[in-house]
Amino acid sequence: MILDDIVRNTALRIREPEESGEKMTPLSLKEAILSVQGRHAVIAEIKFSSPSAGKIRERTDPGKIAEEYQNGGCAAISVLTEPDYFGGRPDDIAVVKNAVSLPVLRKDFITDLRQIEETRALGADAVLLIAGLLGGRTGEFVSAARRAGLEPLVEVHTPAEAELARASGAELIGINNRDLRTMEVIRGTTAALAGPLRNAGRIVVSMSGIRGPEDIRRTAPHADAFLAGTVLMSADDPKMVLEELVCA
Ligand SMILES: O=C(O)c1ccccc1NCC(=O)[C@H](O)[C@H](O)COP(=O)(O)O
Repeated sequence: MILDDIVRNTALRIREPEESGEKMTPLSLKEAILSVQGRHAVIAEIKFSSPSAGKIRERTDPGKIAEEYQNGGCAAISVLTEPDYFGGRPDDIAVVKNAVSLPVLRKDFITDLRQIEETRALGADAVLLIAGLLGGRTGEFVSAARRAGLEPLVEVHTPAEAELARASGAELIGINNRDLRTMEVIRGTTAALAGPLRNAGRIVVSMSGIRGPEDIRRTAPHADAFLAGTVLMSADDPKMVLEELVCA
């Protein structure tokens, strides 16, 4: 019956998109994190410079970096689009989206609701919202992101910010080990803040300061995923370093 043929062909197309020349629709960021089995879920970040590290890497095609990350087994890609301190460009989102079939998180310093619509228009799947910047408006921005079809990842660094994030309704909460005001990295921040968030059913992403597999192993009891940037962007072989983190 023709319907059986259509269903069979569709199943083949979905299972082997490369052969059919079609790209798989990526999982959501939450699904991508939760679907990782037997290894660590790592969000691999593209940033060419930063206030704490200075210039990290010559600006090159972010699509090529994203391909290396995808080949290294990351769960998703984070893209810094801020130009002045991180060497990013908003258009990097589309370049990365065209290069890989992974969820793409837009990282920038969102304080105006128009940036939510901009993030959607750029083609991102998820958007970083920093509780330390948004304060009592965090919940408003979480709702706006969802209305725009974006997954909010709310970043925190203190107990008060963790409570803001929990109350905002965000399912994904990033615990930044870096104090964004002082640049100090305290790797125990994730362990210190994760408990109440995970008890509340939130998915915790440990961010910043990951230098190698040992940092992953030490934090793994407290986090569902990890976000790493400098250790990958400064490596001669980012794919190899990423594989070490994923398999830590
Ligand atoms: O990375 C910085 O120096 C920085 C300074 C001020 C605000 C934000 C900053 N970084 C954004 C991030 O959260 C990190 O890029 C991300 O967590 C990855 O951190 P790392 O692996 O230590 O590069």
